[in-house]
Amino acid sequence: MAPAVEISHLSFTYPGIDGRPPPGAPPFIEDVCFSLDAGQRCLLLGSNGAGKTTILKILGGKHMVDPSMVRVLGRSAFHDTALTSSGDLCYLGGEVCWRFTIFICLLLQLQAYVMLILDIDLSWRMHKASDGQRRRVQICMGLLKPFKVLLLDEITVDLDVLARANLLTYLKKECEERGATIIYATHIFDGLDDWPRHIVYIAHGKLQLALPLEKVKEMSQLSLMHRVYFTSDFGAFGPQRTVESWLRKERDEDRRRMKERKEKGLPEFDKKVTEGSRVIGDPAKSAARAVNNGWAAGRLASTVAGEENFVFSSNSVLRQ
Ligand SMILES: Nc1ncnc2c1ncn2[C@@H]1O[C@H](COP(=O)(O)OP(=O)(O)OP(=O)(O)O)[C@@H](O)[C@H]1O
Repeated sequence: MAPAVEISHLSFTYPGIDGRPPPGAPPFIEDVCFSLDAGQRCLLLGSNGAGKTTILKILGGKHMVDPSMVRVLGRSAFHDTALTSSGDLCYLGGEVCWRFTIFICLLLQLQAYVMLILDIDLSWRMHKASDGQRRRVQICMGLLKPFKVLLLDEITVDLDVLARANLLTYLKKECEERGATIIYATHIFDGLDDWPRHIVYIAHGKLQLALPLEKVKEMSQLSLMHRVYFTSDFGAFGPQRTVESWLRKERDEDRRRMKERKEKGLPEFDKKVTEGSRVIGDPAKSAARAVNNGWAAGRLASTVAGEENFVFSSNSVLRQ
């Protein structure tokens, strides 16, 4: 049986204002490969700006890429619009479009079970609902149809502890009982010790690790014994400290690189433009990708590669 989610040598460049990748821009997402079988619960981890949202949006069919690079339920997420319209594939993330969600929710009054889990009160009024209440309604909306693949992009930030715990339990059950597949990008590790079965870690748009949780635990323990890099066991002390150590190592390497560049008299940050060629590796596919590389949602920064500029990742963290 085909995997529920299959990413194969995924490369992606955000397009410039003309809708095409800027000339010479190296891909931001580069050669990412991993796959997940039906029923998997996967945590997608990485620091701010690592590329988690970009990957989830590509998987959710929001950015166009070559169909061979991303398959969801054996189909192209972008080109096969029936995937999302049927509810089989659902991406939940970003800002809450809550006027719409509350309206629809009240209109449909469906999925009483999900509404119960999220404690949604139909007497809530949109001009009075809190951020967390709006978020609950947004999540409920996303779960109205029985999804097969669910992509969650840090949507539990506004939820209180109980709502989050209930939601995680519900999602786990959906995977176990219905064979749904979930990828969950988050920076919050409370209650996640036993939740994921698979871990994917991204840094600077590149895949660092894609392994079953058990393997990550083994690696952590091994490294702990050899006092190398991981500082704790993913299982015994929870994922937070393990992930913290990965991110710390990543940050230290970035700082070291910056220092080296400074010592050599180079600018601290890499210029992203390489002269001449037009984007991505494989020449056979590069023409298709150059045209086929999606659209950029409105951002507060120029998308022209190499511009010294402030850019925001999806969680609006200021970086240069
Ligand atoms: N529409 C866009 N146009 C150009 N560049 C973008 C666009 N969206 C994101 N980026 C770039 O891609 C990088 C990765 O962003 P992304 O939102 O995927 O990161 P993330 O891992 O989800 O971060 P966070 O944890 O902060 O949500 C950002 O640093 C930003 O530079």
